[in-house]
Amino acid sequence: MLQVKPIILVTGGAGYIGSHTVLALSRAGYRVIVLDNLVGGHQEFVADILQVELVVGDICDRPMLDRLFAKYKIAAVLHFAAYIAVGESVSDPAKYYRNNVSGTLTLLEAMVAANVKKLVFPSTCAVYGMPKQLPMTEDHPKDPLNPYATSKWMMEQMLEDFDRAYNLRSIVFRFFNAAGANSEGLLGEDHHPETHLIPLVLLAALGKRESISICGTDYPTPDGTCLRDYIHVSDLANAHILALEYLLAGGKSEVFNLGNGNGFSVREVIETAKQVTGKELKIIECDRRLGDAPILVGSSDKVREILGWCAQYPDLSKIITDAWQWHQQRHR
Ligand SMILES: NC(=O)c1ccc[n+]([C@@H]2O[C@H](COP(=O)([O-])OP(=O)(O)OC[C@H]3O[C@@H](n4cnc5c(N)ncnc54)[C@H](O)[C@@H]3O)[C@@H](O)[C@H]2O)c1
Ligand SMILES: O=c1ccn([C@@H]2O[C@H](COP(=O)(O)OP(=O)(O)O[C@H]3O[C@H](CO)[C@H](O)[C@H](O)[C@H]3O)[C@@H](O)[C@H]2O)c(=O)[nH]1
Repeated sequence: MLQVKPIILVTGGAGYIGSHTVLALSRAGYRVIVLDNLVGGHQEFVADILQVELVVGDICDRPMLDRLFAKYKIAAVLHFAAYIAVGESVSDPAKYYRNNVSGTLTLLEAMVAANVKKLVFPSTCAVYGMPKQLPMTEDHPKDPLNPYATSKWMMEQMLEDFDRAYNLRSIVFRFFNAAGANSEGLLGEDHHPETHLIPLVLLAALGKRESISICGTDYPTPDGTCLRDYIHVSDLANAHILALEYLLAGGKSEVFNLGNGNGFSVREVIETAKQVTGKELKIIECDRRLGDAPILVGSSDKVREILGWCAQYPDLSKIITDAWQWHQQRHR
C-alpha cells in the first residue's frame, strides 16, 4: 500500500540552512510548507528551485500561525527562522530577543494550541562560550558571549519547560559553523549583509570584495586566529531528516552537537580557499570582533550514537569547493 508521508512546516526555509533541509525533506518524500518573511531568505530558492509551497509570513504573527495550523495537518516543525548575526546582536540585542525569543515563544504557543508537538530546533555551539574542555560535549558549561547566543540558550531552556509541561518533544541541534553548498550547485549561502568567513573569502576571490579581513590575530591559538569546526550544510540537512524520523517514531527530547570535531583557523580557511580558487587574496589584519570565542570545536559522538548520523563531507577543501562552485554560478 502507498504510504503518505506527513506534512512538515519549515520556518526560515527560504534561508541558507533551511533551504538545504527543505531539499533533503522533499527528496525523502515529505510534503513541505515553508513559512518565511523573506527578510533574509530568497523567494526563488523556494518557488523556482525547491518548488514547494511558500507562505510569506512572520513567526511573531499568532493569528496567521493559527490559520496555518488549522489549514494543514502538520506533523512536525523544523524551526530555522531567526536573526543570526553575532556582531549585530551585540549592537542591537532587542532585535534578537524580539525576533528569536519572542517569535519562538509565539510559534511554540501556536503549536501547543494546535496539538503539534514535535519540533527540530537549530541552536549554536556559541551557547558554550569560552572553552573549558575540548572538544566540547553537550554537557559543557553554558556561558553565551553575545545576545545571539543568549537568545538561543533561552530558547533551549524554553523547550525543556515545554517538554515537561506540554509534552512538546524537541531535538535541539547545536550547530558548529555551517558552510558549503549543495554539491549539485542548486543552493548556496547568500546572506545580506554577509558576515560569515567562507562566503566573504569567496566573494574576495571573485573580485566582489577588495580584501578579506582577519578579525583578531592575538588569540591563544597556534597561529593567533580563531579556530572553528566547519560542517557541510548538506550534512546538517541530513541530520534533520534523522531527527524528524526519530521524533515521528516517538523519540524523547534530546540535545545534540553537530560538527566534524576538527578546528581550522581563519588563516587555514583562507589558505584552503586560495588553493581551491587558485586566486591570490588581499588580507587585512584587524581587531577582534566583539563576542567571538577563540575556539569552538565539538564532539558529535552523541548524535552518531543515538541518531546514527555520519558526515558525508567532513573535508574542509570539499566544503569550500562546493561553496565556490555555487558562488561562481551566482555571480556569473
Ligand atoms: N549559519 C550558521 O553557521 C548557523 C550556526 C548555528 C545556528 N544557526 C541557526 O540556523 C538557522 C538558519 O540559519 P541560516 O544561516 O540559514 O540563516 P538565514 O538568515 O539564511 O535563514 C533564516 C531565515 O529565517 C527567515 N526569518 C527570520 N526571521 C523571521 C521571522 N520572524 N519570521 C519568518 N521568517 C523569518 C529569514 O527570512 C531567512 O530566510 C538560524 O536559526 C540560525 O540561528 C546557523
Ligand atoms: O571577515 C571575517 C569574518 C569572520 N572572521 C572570523 O572567522 C571566524 C568564523 O566567523 P563566522 O562569522 O563565519 O562564524 P561565527 O563563528 O562567528 O558564527 C557562526 O557560528 C556561530 C557558532 O560558532 C553562530 O552559530 C553563528 O550563527 C554563525 O554565524 C570567526 O573567528 C571570525 O572572527 C574573520 O576573521 N573575518
